[in-house]
Amino acid sequence: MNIKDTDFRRGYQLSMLVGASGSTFLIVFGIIAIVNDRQILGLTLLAITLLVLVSMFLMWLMKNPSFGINGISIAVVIAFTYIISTGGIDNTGPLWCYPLTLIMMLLQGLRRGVIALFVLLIIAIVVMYIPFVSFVTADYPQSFKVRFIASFFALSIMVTIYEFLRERTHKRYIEISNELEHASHTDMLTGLANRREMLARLDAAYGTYNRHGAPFSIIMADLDNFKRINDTYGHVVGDHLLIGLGKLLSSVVRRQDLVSRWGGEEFLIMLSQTDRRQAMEVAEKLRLSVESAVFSDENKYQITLSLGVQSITEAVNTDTMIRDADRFLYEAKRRGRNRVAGPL
Ligand SMILES: Nc1nc2c(ncn2[C@@H]2O[C@H](COP(=O)(O)OP(=O)(O)OP(=O)(O)O)[C@@H](O)[C@H]2O)c(=O)[nH]1
Repeated sequence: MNIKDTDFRRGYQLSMLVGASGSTFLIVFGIIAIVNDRQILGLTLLAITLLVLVSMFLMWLMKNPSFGINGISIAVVIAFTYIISTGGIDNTGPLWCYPLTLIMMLLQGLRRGVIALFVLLIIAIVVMYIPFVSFVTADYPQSFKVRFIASFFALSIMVTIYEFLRERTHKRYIEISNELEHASHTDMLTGLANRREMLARLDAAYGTYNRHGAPFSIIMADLDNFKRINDTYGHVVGDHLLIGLGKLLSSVVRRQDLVSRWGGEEFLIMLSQTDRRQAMEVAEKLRLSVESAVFSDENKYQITLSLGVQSITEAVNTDTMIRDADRFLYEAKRRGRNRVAGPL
């Protein structure tokens, strides 16, 4: 999961919800104001509604939430400035500044939200305390002004704390979901793809094969006499050998191939764009690399692999291909281990 994608979706949905509910409110209050002979208030509210609707339309048209977020934020600043300058009805207008604070922080997020709330606070101070601002018609008592600025400031701090915690939780949620995503298709011990990931990749390759005829092959590889290594040196050494073997196999195949840990000491390798003959060659190359490799900690260990090969061109589907590769693997074991078996 990508934080940019979730922010994009959040911005889009938030703008739609805030825009739709906000413009419904504004239309109702605008019409009520006009009916009650407050033409200027009514028309101003309807003009702000128009700005909100246009920014939502542009957001939808351009598939860009910034249009919604910034358009509605500008509408909030205009509405905020207008209602505290005029006082609204009987000087009750400033009450609407509280929900606007919340909307601003929701839309802009923490960093830009703090700046936006600071701008709103400055507007409130200028409108209430600088007497020569010409468009200010409201006349608030001194005690109201002090309490309004103080309560607005307190609310801004609460909203900032809320947004800080929300963003932190959101980031953690994205991290955890990415970790889970990664763990769900990775083998914990070797860091290779796990069986689930391999099955998904085989399915995808099979789809491409059916559409474009690009062949692919698999190699089922199994460590020889691994039980003996475990029994002699212990499971920790066995684990280190599995990790080292995974690295070695990955270094031999190409980047577009996939090495997975299929189970215990079994590895399944998918070779894309590879036919039966080429796959047999790769399997032999893997066998030789493992045979000649020396794995070491305090001691030195040498291991061998038995490998079964199958190509999709020789199988009915991916299930039978895996079954065939397994069958060839056991044929290689039966014939004495440290060898490759596959379709001739
Ligand atoms: N250390 C370690 N051992 C594992 C792991 N998974 C499976 N094994 C061991 O792999 C061994 C597999 O034993 P067997 O199935 O008898 O196969 P083998 O001894 O390799 O013999 P062949 O396959 O016939 O050559 C067992 O001892 C398992 O405990 C693992 O994650 N770590």
